[in-house]
Order: sequence, then structure tokens, then C-alpha cells
Amino acid sequence: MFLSYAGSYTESDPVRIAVEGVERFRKENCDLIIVDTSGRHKQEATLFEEMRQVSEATKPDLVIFVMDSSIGQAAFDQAQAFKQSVPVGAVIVTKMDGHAKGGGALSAVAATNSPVIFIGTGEHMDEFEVFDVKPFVSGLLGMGDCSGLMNKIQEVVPIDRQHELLQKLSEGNFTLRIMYELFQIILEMGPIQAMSMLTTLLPGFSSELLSEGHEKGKQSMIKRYMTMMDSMTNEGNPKLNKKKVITELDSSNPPNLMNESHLVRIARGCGRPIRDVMEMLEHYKRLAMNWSKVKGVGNRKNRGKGLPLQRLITQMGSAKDMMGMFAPEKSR
Ligand SMILES: Nc1nc2c(ncn2[C@@H]2O[C@H](COP(=O)(O)OP(=O)(O)OP(=O)(O)O)[C@@H](O)[C@H]2O)c(=O)[nH]1
Repeated sequence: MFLSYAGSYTESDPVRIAVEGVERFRKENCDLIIVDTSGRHKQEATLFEEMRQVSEATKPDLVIFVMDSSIGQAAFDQAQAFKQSVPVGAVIVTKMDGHAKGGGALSAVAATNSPVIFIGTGEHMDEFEVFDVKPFVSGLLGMGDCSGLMNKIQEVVPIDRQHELLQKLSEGNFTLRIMYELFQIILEMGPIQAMSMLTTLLPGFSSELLSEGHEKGKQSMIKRYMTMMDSMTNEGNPKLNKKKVITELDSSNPPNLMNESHLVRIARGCGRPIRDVMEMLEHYKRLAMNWSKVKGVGNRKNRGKGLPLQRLITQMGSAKDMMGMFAPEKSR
């Protein structure tokens, strides 16, 4: 590999330095020319203007927004400011080897409408990797089960029901009604798909029931849970929610909504002991807690700013399509 560098000890205008360097390397038929601006922040208006001028003068094929993964959700505003100044077309996330999980990358993707193409996982050349969406999302969610569930939903849920379900999930409010809908879908699946979906959905659920040869047990567990949810009625407890009556099924925190008399009513309604209702609610709570970790993408603050999680992931996944831009036969 032949690498060359252009700079100037005498010229102070970065636009001129960039233009002269690009012209020189074009003449030399270099495969790839990178114009690296120094780090800048959205509050530095003059530096942004300078970057815009460099971009306009050098007319790059691709403008890449490079972000440090530790900046977290501030990435949205930064990335948006960059996009407003220059036509950002891709994102690189560095320092993925640090503590940050890189959730800000989702925000950067949303703000720039561009895919992540590479990630930095260390200080050395071989620690610069082509971005792969699946392990990233798994790490981001901090659990195999939810990213697995996301994949599973795409694999097995009919396409006309996928969008609404993923939309609801991406909003981070995993209500009992969503769990009910997932169970309905599971019951419509073939036994193998249902088994795999359920294992993903309720990883901690009785290993005995989830072991092979217990399809009937699993089905009856799902039906039992659904019957309990059917007993929850669609009316909330006005005493506990004076301002707004939230139904038990639609509340994002139903176990807190339910006092002892509610539990007794639900248990009576479905003909099960109270401890079964509590067990179901425990499973629900665990699942809802996992899903709340994706809230950063769909929470109120970011709503309208970001995109639904599923679209972001699809968009991030399209990074591989961009790799053609770096094909050696394409001189730039
Ligand atoms: N651990 C780790 N360190 C990294 C990574 N990427 C960059 N670094 C280190 O971070 C420091 C800053 O990296 P630079 O590439 O100079 O960052 P920059 O954004 O170009 O800096 P500016 O001069 O402000 O433009 C260096 O010590 C790099 O080795 C990464 O993915 N992981």
C-alpha cells in the first residue's frame, strides 16, 4: 500500500490546502483521497463554515461523520448540525472498545439518514472494522434475547403485522397488550417456530417447559397467560389513576397498577391461583425491563427526531451496500 500526505507549513487557509492536495492526488491517480478536517463541535460556527467550504471546494464523493461512541445521545444534535452544513452520507463510530455501547450511533444514523460503515475498536490499524449491524444491536440492547426477538419477529411474523409490532416495541413501552399480541402470533406458528420464538421471548421461563417435547406444555402456558390477561378487562382503576384512566393491558407499568383486590379479581376471573397471576406479571416485568433499554431511541424526547428502531437497524444494515464505494477498481 502506498500512502501519501499533503499539507503545508506556509499556507494557513485549510480550503486551499485541501483543494491543492486533492488536485495533486487526482493527478497521481490515487485510489482513495481522504480530506480529514480537524475535530469540531456544532457550537463552533466558524469551523463549521470552514468545513462547508472545504466540502464545496473539494466536492467529495462521500462525506463521513466520525463520532466517538462515548458522546452518547449528544450524537443526535452533533450529527444533525454536521448534516445541515455538509452532505453527510455515512457514519464511523470510534472507541467501541470503551465503556460506551454506541447507542449514539443510532441517533447519528437517524439524524444524518446515513448508515454506519466502520467502527473503531482500538488504536491500531487492524482494530478498524467493517460495521456489522447484528452484533452491534445485540451489544446495544445488552441482551441476546431482545435482539434475537427482533430478528425472530422479522423471520416469523407475517409482514403485515411486523411493522406495527416493531413500531410499538421501538417506542419502548412494552405493555401487556403487546405481550398478548406476541402470544397470539406464537399460537399461530408451527411448533418449531413457536418454540424458538418463545425461548427468545421468555428466556428465563421454566427450563423444564422449554425443553424439547413440551410443546403442549408451552401452548397451555401461553393460553393460561392469555386467559389471565383476558381477565384484566380494558378498564383501569380510576382511584389509582385519577387524571386518566389507563387500562391494565395498556399501562406501561401494570404490576404497580394492580393492588391486591385487582389480583384477586384477575385470579378469580381466570380460575387460577393469585401466585400464577403474579408469576405471569413477573415474566412480563422482566421482559418489559429488557425492552425499556431500547427507550433511548423511541422515548418522548427523541420522538419525531429519530426514526423507529426497526428502520434505523435496516438503515444501519445497508452499510454493506456502501462498501462498493471503496472497491479498488473505482478510482477516486
Ligand atoms: N481505544 C481507542 N482509541 C482510539 C480509537 N480511535 C481513535 N483512538 C485514539 O484516540 C486518539 C484521538 O484520535 P484521532 O484520530 O487523532 O482523533 P481525531 O478525531 O482525528 O482528532 P482531531 O485532531 O480532533 O480531529 C488517538 O490516541 C487514537 O489512537 C478507537 O476506536 N479506540
